[in-house]
Amino acid sequence: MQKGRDYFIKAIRRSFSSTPSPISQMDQSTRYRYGPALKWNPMVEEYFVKAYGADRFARISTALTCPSCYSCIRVNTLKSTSDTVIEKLLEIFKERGMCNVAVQECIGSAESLKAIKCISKCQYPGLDYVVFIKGSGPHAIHYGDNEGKPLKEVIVSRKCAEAVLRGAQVYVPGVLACSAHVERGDEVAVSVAVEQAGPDGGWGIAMTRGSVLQGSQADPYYFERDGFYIGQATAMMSRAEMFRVSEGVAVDMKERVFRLPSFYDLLEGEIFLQNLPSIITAHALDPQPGERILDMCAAPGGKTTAIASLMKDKGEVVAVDRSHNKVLGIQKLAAEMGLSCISTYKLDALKSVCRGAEFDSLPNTCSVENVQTTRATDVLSTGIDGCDAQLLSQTNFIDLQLKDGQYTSKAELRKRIRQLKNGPGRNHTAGGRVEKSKGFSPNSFDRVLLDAPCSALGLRPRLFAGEETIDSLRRHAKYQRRMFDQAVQLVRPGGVLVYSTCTINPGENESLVRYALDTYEFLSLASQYPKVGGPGLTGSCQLPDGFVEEWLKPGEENFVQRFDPSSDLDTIGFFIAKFSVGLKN
Ligand SMILES: C[S@@+](CC[C@H](N)C(=O)[O-])C[C@H]1O[C@@H](n2cnc3c(N)ncnc32)[C@H](O)[C@@H]1O
Repeated sequence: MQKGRDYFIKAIRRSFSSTPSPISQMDQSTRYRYGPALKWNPMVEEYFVKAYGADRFARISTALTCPSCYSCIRVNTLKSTSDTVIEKLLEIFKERGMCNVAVQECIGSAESLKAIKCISKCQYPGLDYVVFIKGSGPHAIHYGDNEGKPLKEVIVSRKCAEAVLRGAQVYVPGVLACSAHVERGDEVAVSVAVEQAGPDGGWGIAMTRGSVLQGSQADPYYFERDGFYIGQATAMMSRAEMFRVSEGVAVDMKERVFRLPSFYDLLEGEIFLQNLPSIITAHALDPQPGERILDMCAAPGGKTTAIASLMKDKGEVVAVDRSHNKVLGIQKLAAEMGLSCISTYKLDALKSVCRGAEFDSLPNTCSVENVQTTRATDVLSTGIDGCDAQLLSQTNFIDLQLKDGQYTSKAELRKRIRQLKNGPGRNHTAGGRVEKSKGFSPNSFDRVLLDAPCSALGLRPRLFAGEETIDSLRRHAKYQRRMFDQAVQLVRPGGVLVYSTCTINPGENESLVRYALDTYEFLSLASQYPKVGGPGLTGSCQLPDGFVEEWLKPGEENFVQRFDPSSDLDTIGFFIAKFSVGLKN
């Protein structure tokens, strides 16, 4: 494994060491810029170019590399109101001196109207629990010239950079490389290492964590980082510390290419940072207090908690996910938001339907009837379960017996140990109980949300897209159909099924709707999606005329597009379809 990696690193180095240096003459201001070009798998690129046309796809591709120019938060209406949240946010931004945020410019302003423009409630009726915080960018950053010497630099991982572009800080695990002699308080230019094509045709980061940067062309990713500078920061620790400690802010972003506020640790439980289309999805499901709702692929629980809030925490929201840890995450989020109508289960959504005899013969069947539910509010009092510190010193993990008498696999154990090591951060849970479900009776839900696993190609910012292949896109589409087959059986006649997916790929969204219409009968269908009109993976997927009905006022433009002022594109890239289920055969 290590040998293969070394070969990979050497091959990449070799391929660049002989490259003449076009950048050596380059002016510093053009060297440290943001203007990334998204890398695609060539066949996927060709497919999208056919679907959208070359120009339009180029614009989509560029727009994907930028965050939207606002942050969107959902106010937990059980705990607060939009007005209170707006007031509190203005106060916090002022206190924390978040002067690199567009909002800060407004706070100092005598015109309160200007501030209102920067933090505002969604004006659409029924969505006033959504608050927008305006950001800005892209900004040109002056990195300084360090008196003729090379600038000190830090390279971060792509995932880290994508979060930073949306307002996050750079935490220790995100740092990949750093200049020599960086001390706390030093100014550093922050750039991103994105995956590169390796000699075997795969993609990878050919860089060892902890690499020393010299500020020369021999630095790892010197050429590849051109156009990938995301801002200037102050080091919060020395270089040595960055690679020694396991947590903390490594560098504090002072000047960002995109200025959006960080919501880390802010008004926890009172607000939830969530993309607008996700909020709209819960809104489209239109859950009513007292109903029984299923959220089929629920983690991390953003839509689950939105649904529970819309129901005023009355009724039952059943949230399932196939990942144990992710289910714990949903419980934690629900508890944080004070929602008690959410029950969580670990379940493979492809096995969601449990029928009569089969159902009765299963001793541990989890259903509404006989499940020992794990209510979200229980989890706050649950400690680390089935795993104690002794496990960390074990070297032979095979068939290791846990305290609770269950055996665990090596992989599961490693996962738990990793969890212990990383600590219970916002995205980590401290362990807890998760009930397994064996499925649910047909027709047993008033509404079902299928937020299907997808390519996520609609999500931005995105700095790399090369991992998707035509085959992987096809697999998503097939997988989604199988899930839809399950979902549709669980909705009671007269109930509602909402399917949502975050993609620009018509082969995932339009073709699913085509499949659904060809296979099942529905009373009506409302959809909110970008009409691309191109060939899907399974052929053209235009919906029949008259069948698509917007649930907004007829003729109104695409909802998501309307709330995406940073872009003139209608295709980045969320799709929602709402099916009213009729009487079943
Ligand atoms: C698009 S995310 C869902 C996001 C979530 N609905 C929200 O709004 O917070 C897809 C989720 O589906 C889960 N998933 C993937 N395949 C699954 C399966 N076969 N059964 C259950 N969950 C699955 C993944 O673990 C992932 O958490």
